[in-house]
Amino acid sequence: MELPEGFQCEFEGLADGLREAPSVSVRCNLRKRVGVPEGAARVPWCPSGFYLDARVPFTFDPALHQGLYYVQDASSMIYDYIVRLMASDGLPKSYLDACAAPGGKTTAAIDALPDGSVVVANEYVRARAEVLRENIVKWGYDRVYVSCGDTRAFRKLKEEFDIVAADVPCSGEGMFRKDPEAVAQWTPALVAECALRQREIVDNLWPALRSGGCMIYSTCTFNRAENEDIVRYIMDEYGAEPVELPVPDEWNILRREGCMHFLPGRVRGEGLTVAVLRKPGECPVRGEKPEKKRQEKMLPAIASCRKYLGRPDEYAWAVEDDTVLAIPDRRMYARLAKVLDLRLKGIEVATIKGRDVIPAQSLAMSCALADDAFPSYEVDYGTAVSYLRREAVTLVDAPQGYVLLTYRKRPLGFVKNLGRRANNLYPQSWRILSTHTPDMPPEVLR
Ligand SMILES: C[S@@+](CC[C@H](N)C(=O)[O-])C[C@H]1O[C@@H](n2cnc3c(N)ncnc32)[C@H](O)[C@@H]1O
Repeated sequence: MELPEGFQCEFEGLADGLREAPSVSVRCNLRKRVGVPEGAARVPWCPSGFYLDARVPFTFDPALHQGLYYVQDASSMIYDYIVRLMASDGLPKSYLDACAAPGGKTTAAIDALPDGSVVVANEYVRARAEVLRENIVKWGYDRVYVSCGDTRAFRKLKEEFDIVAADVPCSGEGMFRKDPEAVAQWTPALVAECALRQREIVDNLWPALRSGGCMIYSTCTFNRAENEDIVRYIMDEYGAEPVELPVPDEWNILRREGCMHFLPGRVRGEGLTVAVLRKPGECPVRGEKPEKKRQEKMLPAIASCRKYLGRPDEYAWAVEDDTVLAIPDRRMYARLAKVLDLRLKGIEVATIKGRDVIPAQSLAMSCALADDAFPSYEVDYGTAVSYLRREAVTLVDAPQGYVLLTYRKRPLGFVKNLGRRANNLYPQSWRILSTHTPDMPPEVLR
């Protein structure tokens, strides 16, 4: 790989590291109680992350579509470590990931946050917000909002979040060895342009961070202008205090002026730079009155859907655009709905079509789905892949009506069983497009 003209390696050995082959790693879904396979080489800073010997055709692994693991570069898994440290008091947190698509760092944070935490995952680019939504739904945590829009909107959500993650768009030097486009697009002018945008994003997000709370700032680039200089800017402009995290020497992470650098060649992962900054002041005691139990309009569709969730009283229930929603944290929802374009509000439980209440894929994927809410039917590998392609499936000796298909005893999605055939309810836009089916599943989790 040729490095771009004008690119200066600021770190010894980095140019050689960028010529090495990238590693392949995945992170297990802890909220779905998935463990790392025995004998796998673990990512040092993330107990649920492990390395694979080579890339596999992940698309053909039902476990990926069931949200049981996420394919993620090992360096990015440091979010698990950072968020875990910040949430070590065990109290639920409000967490904003402002540049979230496709969702790798959001899903890592979700697993590291205490139960009851509320997460807002925002993405600026529309098409990417759809992918983010899909990945968040598959991950199955019930207390996530997905929004799409400019970070300016967060200026209006003053002091709302305990933790704000800004994994900002950058010049992508850390992607050079994985993505030839990153090499082709890199210029010194791009670095300057990104640095300006990064300041703007930080300016937009800082008001939304609660006093005493922390911002995680990260880029997948190495240069000072987009890292140390931005960290210095946040300290000078907002009086932020850099937080030095305890990091064992053997992780080989390089520290420089408030930033932690993951450098290919030194660590087994891609290029990433990350800093944590604390907003001065104490967290104000929230003067909130305890949430009053409101009398919700108990529409028949809501009444029939409540039993699908293990703890239905934890949500505000609503019907919007014929979708039955179980919305987490009513107070937060009221604030978010005023300023954000929300694409996901907790769990989409079902859609109403005439007199039919059709269970949604978001319900199938949710960790909050009640056991025995639906009759289930175990399918083999070939049928699971057909289902994920949205082909018709045939069930033998299954009850008529809505049935939850499972693969290896984990939810895959719903069908409506009509007897001779079953209507496939898998979302059209999520379907696997390839017509090829390997004989065997790629065994990532075994
Ligand atoms: C580094 S990527 C985020 C990766 C993500 N956090 C993950 O780990 O999966 C940065 C994201 O910022 C988005 N973005 C682009 N322009 C932006 C802007 N002006 N403001 C905020 N985000 C922007 C990009 O579309 C991209 O999804």
